[in-house]
Amino acid sequence: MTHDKGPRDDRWYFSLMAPNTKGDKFAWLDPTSIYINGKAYHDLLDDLCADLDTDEIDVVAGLDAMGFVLAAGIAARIGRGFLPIRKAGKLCVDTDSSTMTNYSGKTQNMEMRLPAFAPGTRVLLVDQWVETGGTMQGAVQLVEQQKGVVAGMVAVVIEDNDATAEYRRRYKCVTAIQPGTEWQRQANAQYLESFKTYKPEMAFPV
Ligand SMILES: O=P(O)(O)OC[C@H]1O[C@H](OP(=O)(O)OP(=O)(O)O)[C@H](O)[C@@H]1O
Ligand SMILES: Nc1ncnc2[nH]cnc12
Repeated sequence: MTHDKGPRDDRWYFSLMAPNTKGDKFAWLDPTSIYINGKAYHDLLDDLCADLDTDEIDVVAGLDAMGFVLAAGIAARIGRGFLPIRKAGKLCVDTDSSTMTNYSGKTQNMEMRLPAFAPGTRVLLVDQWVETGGTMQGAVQLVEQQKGVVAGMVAVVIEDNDATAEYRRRYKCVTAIQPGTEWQRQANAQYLESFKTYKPEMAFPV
């Protein structure tokens, strides 16, 4: 996809991501502070869309819950529909389900409406963050159960580990934090230098 904003290598909005203040039972950081600020949220969406090959995507699937925020934004920008992949027990129609274990060690079921698309449909999987890759695995399974094709994966970051290395080998992965960068190194270490100067006010809408 083309874009008209010139080089997009500063990714200034990463420093708006908030550190965990609640302890081990929660994710180590909160990217949702980016979404509060219009310029940050739209620059993030622009950066993600700039690296997508839209001709290869039939529908954009968002993973419950925060994946919806990015997936719907991307779907609107690239002119595709939005398919929710939900945590179990929410959809009031027939569903397929899969089981996954995420970064918290919790095992959960995920559901997708049945049927959601015709065989061969190319589905872009979008989540907010990929840590262990467990949640993405549940989504891949749901798409493949209905004979869809995973058209790629999108997230703010995909942390580096064996499972995510396999995703990078198999699928086109588009992330705002780019592999091999200092930001990626800090994300893998689950501590950002920007936490030292982070203030919630930095993300306030202006
Ligand atoms: O790669 P994994 O280890 O599976 O972790 C990634 C998942 O964890 C987070 O969601 P979470 O379920 O915490 O919350 P949400 O409902 O707020 O999206 C994140 O948005 C991914 O969906
Ligand atoms: N939102 C998030 N932030 C950081 N690590 C995560 N792991 C899973 N979700 C995460």
